[in-house]
Amino acid sequence: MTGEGTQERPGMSRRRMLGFSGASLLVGAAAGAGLDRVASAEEDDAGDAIAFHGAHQAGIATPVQDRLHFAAFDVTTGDRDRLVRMLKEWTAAAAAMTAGRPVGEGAVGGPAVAPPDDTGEALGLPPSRLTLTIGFGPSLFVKDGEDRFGIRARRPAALVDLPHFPGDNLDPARSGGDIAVQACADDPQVAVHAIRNLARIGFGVAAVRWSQLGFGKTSSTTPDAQTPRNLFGFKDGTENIAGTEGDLLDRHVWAAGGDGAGWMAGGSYLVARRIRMHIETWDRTSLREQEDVFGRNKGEGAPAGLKKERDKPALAQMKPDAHVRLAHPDSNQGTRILRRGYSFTDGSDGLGRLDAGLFFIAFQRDPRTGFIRVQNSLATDALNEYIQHVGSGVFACPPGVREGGYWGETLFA
Ligand SMILES: C=CC1=C(C)c2cc3[nH]c(cc4nc(cc5[nH]c(cc1n2)c(C)c5CCC(=O)O)C(CCC(=O)O)=C4C)c(C)c3C=C
Ligand SMILES: [Fe+2]
Repeated sequence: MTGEGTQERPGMSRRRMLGFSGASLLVGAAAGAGLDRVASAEEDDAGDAIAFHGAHQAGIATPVQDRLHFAAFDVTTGDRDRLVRMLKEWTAAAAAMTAGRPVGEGAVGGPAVAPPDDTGEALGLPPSRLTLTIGFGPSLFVKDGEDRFGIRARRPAALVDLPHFPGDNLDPARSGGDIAVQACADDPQVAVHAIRNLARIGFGVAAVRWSQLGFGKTSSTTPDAQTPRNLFGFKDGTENIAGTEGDLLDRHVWAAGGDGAGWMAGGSYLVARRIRMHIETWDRTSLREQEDVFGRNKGEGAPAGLKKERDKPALAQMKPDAHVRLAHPDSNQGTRILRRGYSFTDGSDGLGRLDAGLFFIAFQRDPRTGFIRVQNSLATDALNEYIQHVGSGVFACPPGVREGGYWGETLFA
C-alpha cells in the first residue's frame, strides 16, 4: 500500500500541449535523427508530474515541493448533489492540472463568447510537481447543529475540534473551513493557478474562507535532501517521517479501516496552524539562548552536546523546556507526526514588525494522539516566548482517487 503515492511519472507539460516549447522543438528537430533522441527529450520532462491517482493522495508522503498555496473553503450551498457535482469537477480539473494540462477546453480553446475554462496564467509552464490534496473539516459534517449534507453520522471520531491551547490567539477569519485544498508545487504560479481555478469552478457552491501562501519548505519527506532552515535560521525537519518509511507511515500517518471510519482508510488527518514568529525579538536573542530554546545547535543542527545533525538526541542533555525535548516521541508516548510546513511573510503589521512565521502542517493517523498530544506537551516550550498560534484548521483527507473516481467518493457514495 505504501510507496504508491511517492511515484513520479512523466506528464505532458502545458508547453507541449501548445506545441511551441523548447522540448517540442527538441522532439521535432530530433525526429530526423532517430527515436533515441526523441526518447531522451521525453525523459527531460520525467519527474515534472506527480501521479494524481493512487491508494493515497499525493502531497502527504510525496517529496515536498518548494511552494505552497493552501486554501480553506466554506460550502455556500445546502444542496448535496451540487456539492458532489463540484467535487467531481474539481477532481477532473485537479487530474488535468497536476499532469500539466489546462482545465477543460483550456484558456484559449473554447468558444470566444464564453469565459475560458482555464484562467491561463500557467500556460507554458511545466507541471512543476504540482500536488493537490483535499480535506474535509468538522463543519462539513455538522455546522451550527445542522447536518446540511446528510453525513453527520459519517464524521470520524478522530476529526475532533481542536481544543484551546494556552497562548492561542486564533483569528476566526484565518481558521476553520468546510473543505481545504493544499496545493504544493515548485513554481508558485502553478500552485496559485490551481487554487484559483478550483475557486472559479466552485463559484456558487464553495467560496474561499482564507488562504495562505508559503515558501521555503520547513521540513522534508526525503531524508537524503539537505534539511531546510526555518525563519529562525535553524534546520527544521531533521526528525521527520520520510516518504519511504512505509512502516512508520502505516503506523502513524495513514488511517486504517479498523480505526472507526471505513471511508477514511488510506487517508490521513491534516492539522494546519498559522504560527507567527517574532523575528525581531529573536534577532536580539543570544546564540546560546537560541540553541537552548531548540536543544540543537544552529550551524550543524546537532542535538545538544553532540556533533552531527543525525546523531541520536540525548534528551537529558537539553534544557527541560527545550522544544525538541518536549516534541520528541520519548516525551509523547511514542507519538510521530509527518510535518510538511512552509515559511510565510505577509508584509508587516503596521508596528514595524514582519508578519512572518511558520505555516505548520502535520499529517497523522489521529489528531488526538498526534498533534494534540504533542501540542499539549509544548505548553512549557521555551519557544513559546517567540511564537504565537494565530490560525488553525483540522481536516480529514480521504484516501487517494482511483481512475474514474472523484475526491470524497468514499464519503458520499
Ligand atoms: C505540535 C507540534 C509542533 C509544533 C506546533 C511545532 C512548531 C515549531 N517548530 C519549530 C522548529 C523546530 N521543530 C523541530 C522539531 C520538532 N518539532 C515538532 C513538533 C512541532 N513543532 C516535532 C515533532 C519535532 C521533532 C522532534 C524530534 O523527534 O526530535 C526542530 C528541530 C529539527 C527537526 O527535527 O525538525 C526545529 C528547529 C518552529 C520554529 C515552530 C513554530 C514556529
Ligand atoms: Fe517543531
